[in-house]
Amino acid sequence: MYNPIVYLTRKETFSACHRLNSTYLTPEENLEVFGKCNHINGHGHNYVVEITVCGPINQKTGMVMNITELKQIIKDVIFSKLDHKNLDKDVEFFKNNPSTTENLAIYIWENLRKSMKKPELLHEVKINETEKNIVSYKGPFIPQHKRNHISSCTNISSDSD
Ligand SMILES: Nc1nc2c(c(=O)[nH]1)N=C([C@H](O)[C@H](O)COP(=O)(O)OP(=O)(O)OP(=O)(O)O)CN2
Ligand SMILES: [Zn+2]
Repeated sequence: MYNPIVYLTRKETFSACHRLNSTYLTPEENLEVFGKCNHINGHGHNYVVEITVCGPINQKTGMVMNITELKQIIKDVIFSKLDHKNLDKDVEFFKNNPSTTENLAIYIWENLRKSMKKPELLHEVKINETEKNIVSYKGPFIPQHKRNHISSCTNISSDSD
């Protein structure tokens, strides 16, 4: 039966400060790699995050996922943990992982999945760190044979798993 796959995106903005610094590098190496972004007192961003879920439409509700539920999860994962925070000092994950936008996307992805009733619906976390620097993450690589052949959503694995 015809059951369309639909992508739904929620866009939010939060503010945080950080300093790019790796515990695996010496101070000299950190300065060389991260340059001005390694400045001891850090700097801030207004991060724009786009969360995309993807899946079939529930025929009774007409929704892939209720936006009200998605908003609550984003509030718990992003706003309460990251907004107006110092990423390096306030978020455990960044104590040993440099607070690059790549790592931020992975952090948000993993924590959204933990909070979702149907984590397989999460399709993409896209972050604009600045207007020019954009990172997107679609989860770990899933081999072709483990993907759902009916769906084009990369993270919905097949029933035969
Ligand atoms: N691979 C990555 N490289 C860099 C990241 C990152 O997250 N991943 N982040 C930074 C800095 O945090 C930084 O704040 C970016 O600043 P900047 O390069 O100044 O930002 P713009 O590109 O928007 O500014 P322009 O000066 O106009 O180029 C650095 N690298
Ligand atoms: Zn920065």
